[in-house]
Amino acid sequence: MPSLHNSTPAMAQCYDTPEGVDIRGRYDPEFAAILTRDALAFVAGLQREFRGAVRYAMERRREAQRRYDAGELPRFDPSTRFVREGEWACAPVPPAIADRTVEITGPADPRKMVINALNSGAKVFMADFEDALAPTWENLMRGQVNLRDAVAGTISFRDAARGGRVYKLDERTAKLFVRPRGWHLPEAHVLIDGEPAIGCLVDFGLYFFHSHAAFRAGQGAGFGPFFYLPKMEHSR
Ligand SMILES: CC(=O)SCCNC(=O)CCNC(=O)[C@H](O)C(C)(C)COP(=O)(O)OP(=O)(O)OC[C@H]1O[C@@H](n2cnc3c(N)ncnc32)[C@H](O)[C@@H]1OP(=O)(O)O
Ligand SMILES: O=CC(=O)O
Repeated sequence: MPSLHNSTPAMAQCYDTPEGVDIRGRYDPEFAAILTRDALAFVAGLQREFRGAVRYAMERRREAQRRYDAGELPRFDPSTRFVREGEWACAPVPPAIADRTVEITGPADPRKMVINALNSGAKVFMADFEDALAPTWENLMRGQVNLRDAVAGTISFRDAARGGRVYKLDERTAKLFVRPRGWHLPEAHVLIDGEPAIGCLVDFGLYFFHSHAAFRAGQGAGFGPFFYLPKMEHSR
């Protein structure tokens, strides 16, 4: 069902949303190219699949906090002893990101900064939707636009404040990692089945939806997209 926006009816524009999804953020044609019906259906599918597990994990965090407040000390979870004491090894690091000796981080917006970070000479640029970015609607959506264009290799920026200097990607760029928000942060501008969406599923879902095909086409399997998942806090 379409979501209506803007204060004056003459200017009303709407996002084309799938059943059960409502967008409360400002309408912008650039944002609409990110918030497509299919992309929103993907995000809604993630939320419906995982919301029970996320709610449970958040309740466990509150419960643990109550115990720490009452004097209990943090300790390893006895149910994961077999992992700590078992014989196992991580899967090998994909060759594309084997060298992460120098990384630069910064918010997914402003656009010029994203281009500068990718051109910086660092091996990795971690574009942040987490604590380097204030999660306003404008910042989040512009960040998604920037990353879609960065992955496509078409991102550019003309800086009027610097006499029209044009920023675009160099031949060699840092590998892009994306950090979605932590599990605890809701996205109040996107309602799914009447509830605020889970912020990290919005950040991950929109970026993954718009970039995975470009990664596959441009670089092949095993070359991305790559993620930094923050604030997991627990094995569950
Ligand atoms: C997990 C984390 O991400 S933790 C934090 C990550 N880092 C940040 O959040 C810092 C982001 N940067 C900023 O907030 C600002 O750039 C400041 C406050 C550091 C400096 O602000 P100003 O003095 O106004 O300088 P300005 O923002 O123009 O930056 C100067 C140049 O450095 C570049 N730059 C600054 N920070 C970064 C960055 N993190 N990545 C890439 N380029 C950067 C700018 O794009 C700009 O480039 P230009 O000279 O080609 O125009
Ligand atoms: O949030 C900060 C970081 O270094 O990670």
